[in-house]
Amino acid sequence: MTNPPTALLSLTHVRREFAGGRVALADVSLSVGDGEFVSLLGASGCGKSTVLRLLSGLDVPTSGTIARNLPADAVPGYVFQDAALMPWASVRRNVELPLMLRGGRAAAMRERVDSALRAVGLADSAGAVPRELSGGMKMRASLARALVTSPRLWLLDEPFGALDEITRFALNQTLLSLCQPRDGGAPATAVFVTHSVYEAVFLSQRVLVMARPGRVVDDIAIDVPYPRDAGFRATPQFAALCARVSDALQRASAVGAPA
Ligand SMILES: Nc1ncnc2c1ncn2[C@@H]1O[C@H](COP(=O)(O)OP(=O)(O)OP(=O)(O)O)[C@@H](O)[C@H]1O
Repeated sequence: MTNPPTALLSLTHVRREFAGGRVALADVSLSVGDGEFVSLLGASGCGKSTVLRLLSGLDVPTSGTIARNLPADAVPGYVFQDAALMPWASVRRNVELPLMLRGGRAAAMRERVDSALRAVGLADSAGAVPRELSGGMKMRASLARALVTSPRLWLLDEPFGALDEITRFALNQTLLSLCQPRDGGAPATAVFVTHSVYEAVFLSQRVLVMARPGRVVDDIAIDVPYPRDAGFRATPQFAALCARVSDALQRASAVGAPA
């Protein structure tokens, strides 16, 4: 048996209550190991996005503790369902933005943007503006904008939820390759929110199933080595894991569901 990876992030008995007493997270404890790919799966309103915001440092818990084993200035690569590109700016300018904000050198910036665009398959669209791109291409640009800072931690909130299945499969594959070790370094860590059982199983090493009000009710290991490709989706092992996760999701969704 292999040792669990060192925890990069952890939440211990975290509660997040909003004004008016709305409980987004009742009691969440979880940890994400360095280099792990973990998905959060659960019915709408069970607190998945709230967990991501807490992990990013954009929000603070009402009670409980959060530990981040990251340098204080480490910025996560945050990717949302809405690609949130600047509509007037080219793909290149959009992807360059995080580097501009950090005051990078022009030549070095160009190199990093070119490399990020190549990694997501958008090298030929650098001069296009967002209205000229398909939904999948916009999401590729959004991934490149996060990738350009070489994030050690990716926080992804249903990034592919609005895409058709073929595009989603292609982007799943791209995302896995982006998280793989670069230049002999360590793999990136990813926390991925999704409503799709198939996507969670395909991408993750662990699927955390959440129930309302905000808590983790299952922690399912997807013990299949990377790299994974389309062939994995066609295996009996994939089907069995999807059935297991789907069953856990159904049980979790039945708890705390509105009458
Ligand atoms: N800023 C806020 N103020 C008040 N309530 C909030 C706020 N943010 C989230 N909530 C509530 O907290 C609960 C959890 O929300 P959250 O967005 O984390 O759920 P989710 O699992 O990501 O949902 P979905 O799958 O629909 O995106 C919901 O009931 C939501 O209405």
